[in-house]
Amino acid sequence: MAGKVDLDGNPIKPITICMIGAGGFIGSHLCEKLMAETPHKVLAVDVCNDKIKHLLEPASLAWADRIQFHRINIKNDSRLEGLIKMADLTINLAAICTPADYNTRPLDTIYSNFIDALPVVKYCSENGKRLIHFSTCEVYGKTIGAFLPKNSPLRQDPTYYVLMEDASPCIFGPIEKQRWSYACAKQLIERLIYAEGAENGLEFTIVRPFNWIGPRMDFIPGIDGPSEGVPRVLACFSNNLLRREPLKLVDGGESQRTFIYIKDAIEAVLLMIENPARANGHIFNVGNPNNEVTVRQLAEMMTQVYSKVSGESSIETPTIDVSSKEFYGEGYDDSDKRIPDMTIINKQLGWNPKTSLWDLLESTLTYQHRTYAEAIKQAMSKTTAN
Ligand SMILES: NC(=O)c1ccc[n+]([C@@H]2O[C@H](COP(=O)([O-])OP(=O)(O)OC[C@H]3O[C@@H](n4cnc5c(N)ncnc54)[C@H](O)[C@@H]3O)[C@@H](O)[C@H]2O)c1
Ligand SMILES: O=c1ccn([C@@H]2O[C@H](COP(=O)(O)OP(=O)(O)O[C@H]3OC[C@@H](O)[C@H](O)[C@H]3O)[C@@H](O)[C@H]2O)c(=O)[nH]1
Repeated sequence: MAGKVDLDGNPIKPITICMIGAGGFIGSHLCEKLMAETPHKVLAVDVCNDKIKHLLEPASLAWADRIQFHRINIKNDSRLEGLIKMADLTINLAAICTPADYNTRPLDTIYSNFIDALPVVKYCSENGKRLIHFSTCEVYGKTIGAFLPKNSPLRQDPTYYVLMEDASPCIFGPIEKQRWSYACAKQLIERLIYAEGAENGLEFTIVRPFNWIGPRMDFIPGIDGPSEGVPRVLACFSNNLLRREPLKLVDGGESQRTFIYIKDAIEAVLLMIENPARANGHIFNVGNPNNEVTVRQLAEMMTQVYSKVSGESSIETPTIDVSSKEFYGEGYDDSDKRIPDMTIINKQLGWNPKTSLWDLLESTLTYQHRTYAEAIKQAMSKTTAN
């Protein structure tokens, strides 16, 4: 660790980071990286710490004096400003960010992604502290290409679908499609942060993650989360595979996504943390444009990979189609395609993703099998006995 330099050859000084939402999927991987590979201190803020317990206990851990957990709900806790003042940098990850909530709990979604983030921006701005704020690729909404006729050759032209931070428009559906409550709240907080930078000199970086996936993402319904809960697609499909039931393809699984391995993405965040001069004032897409699949192809690949890592053959009907209304309820809508343009992050931070979709699914599904297969077996045998 000693003598580590930034991208411009300057020594990296140890800093204190106030990480809000540190107990979540991304937060847990970022804390792990910061503890194992850097000298920085983390004030970890969250309402729960299950996913970072292994970093907090026992007290004999090598980094024990560099991480502190603060159980705080940022909606209503006056300790937040003090923690932001103690830190050099604040990273805000806290959010409701599962699509099943956007149309069924739109008020909670808007409050979480806009109103609750406001004091964080304000405290950073007033106290002259740097902010890295987590937004989303959903701010792009739908592609321009989605509005072209189905057989238009222009649909194959990247101008109509590649998503660029400084050029692409944000295209959402009508208000009654409440799916867009999340994207719209994220867009407005981005605009507010950008304006704080322009008018009051706030030093900020905005991150737009494109479907980061890996171990510890969300929960497996009925095991470490509510039985009726609907997590994001990786956990939904993992749950189906573990229970040997068909994977559900919403509206035929035609939507396209690019998936990136969480460990590749965390490398990009660390570069932002340690290279403020290159990261401040920028909005960064963080994704893997080479890992594009339709949701149907994702389901097929996960089925194949799971068979390999579990040693179990796949079931006779591996997928079934369901309507979005049946799966998510009224007001759902979808992004058609998400390819990140990588020019800005490449130029500023020299970062590129490395891991192929097959490889990242292999390590992630190995983790899912090891972590959950036994618990699912027990839960299922209990249900059959009753
Ligand atoms: N994972 C992805 O691919 C992805 C994609 C786009 C955007 N993002 C954004 O990245 C951020 C982190 O996402 P994640 O995947 O780690 O989600 P996550 O749900 O695993 O983590 C969010 C964490 O924030 C905490 N939190 C929420 N509200 C809080 C509050 N009021 N007070 C304190 N803690 C609170 C939650 O308890 C949770 O631990 C979010 O802002 C999300 O919108 C993630
Ligand atoms: O069981 C399932 C779950 C999901 N899906 C589909 O799979 C696709 C991906 O779904 P995800 O749950 O991962 O969520 P999305 O990619 O739509 O949005 C995510 O993107 C970026 C972040 O801001 C959020 O974490 C989330 O909004 C969608 O088209 C969805 O309809 C299924 O077909 N079956």
